Amino acid sequence: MLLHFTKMHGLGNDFMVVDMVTQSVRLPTDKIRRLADRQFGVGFDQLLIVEPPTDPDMDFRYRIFNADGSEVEQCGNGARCFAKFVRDKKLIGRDTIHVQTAGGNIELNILANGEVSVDMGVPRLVPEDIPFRAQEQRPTYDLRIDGEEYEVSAVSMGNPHAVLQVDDVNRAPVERLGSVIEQHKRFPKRCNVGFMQVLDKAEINLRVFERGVGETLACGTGACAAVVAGQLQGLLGDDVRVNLPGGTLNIHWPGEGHSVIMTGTASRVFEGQTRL
Ligand SMILES: N[C@@H](CCC[C@H](N)C(=O)O)C(=O)O
Repeated sequence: MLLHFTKMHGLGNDFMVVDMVTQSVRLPTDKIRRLADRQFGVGFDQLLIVEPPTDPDMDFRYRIFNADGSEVEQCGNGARCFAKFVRDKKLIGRDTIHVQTAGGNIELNILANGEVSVDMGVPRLVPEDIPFRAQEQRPTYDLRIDGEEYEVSAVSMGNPHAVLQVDDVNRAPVERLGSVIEQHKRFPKRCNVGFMQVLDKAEINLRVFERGVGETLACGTGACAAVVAGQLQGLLGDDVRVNLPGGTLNIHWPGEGHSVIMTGTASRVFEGQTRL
């Protein structure tokens, strides 16, 4: 059968978006992996599925699969693309969209300039909610790797993140350390790993090694997690520009107990169809 899809990206974090409101297909893990392959398939960091909601208060259900086929709880860049997708496909007529995800409900707002602002919900900082193995909640934790201690923050934006501060993102060991921390036993569901360089209270540079993918050009939840981690350490203010390899996101967080608001672009690349 033919599967219709849209290729999209948020700052170079790229997606295959599939409308499962108007078509119905089964996509088992091995098929997702094959579609994700950049040589033999369509190629993407994440597959995004648009489904009817199971919660009557929500407009859609948004499901997310990493390139390795694992289903995950949240995707920030994907959420902005999701908003543009359902609007462009006329699956909804409103600019404010309520979406159910495995990581919690989120609100998407399409702005007059075409950018999308997402209420990503309240970050979870209690270790067992992340999940992260620790006795008590702290702004940073010492993580032991190959006999060395690394200071990391642990934050859930629906999905788990570790954030490390570095002097220069261009020289950070993103691949080497990212792949080890992603699998660290203190993160029982694995994690995304952010390397954050603080420029001043309102601007950071960030690279993210994503769980189930590897380093991507941008990670929306990673940007939110980095700002939360930086603010909890007193390094950042409420509004922060986050420069990622693929572009810039604006993150607003008024502090503990409040939602994180992420604003940025969403781009359509092409429409496609593939035989399954
Ligand atoms: N690219 C994303 C995050 C996608 C999920 C992540 N790899 C995970 O496993 O949690 C974003 O923009 O947030």
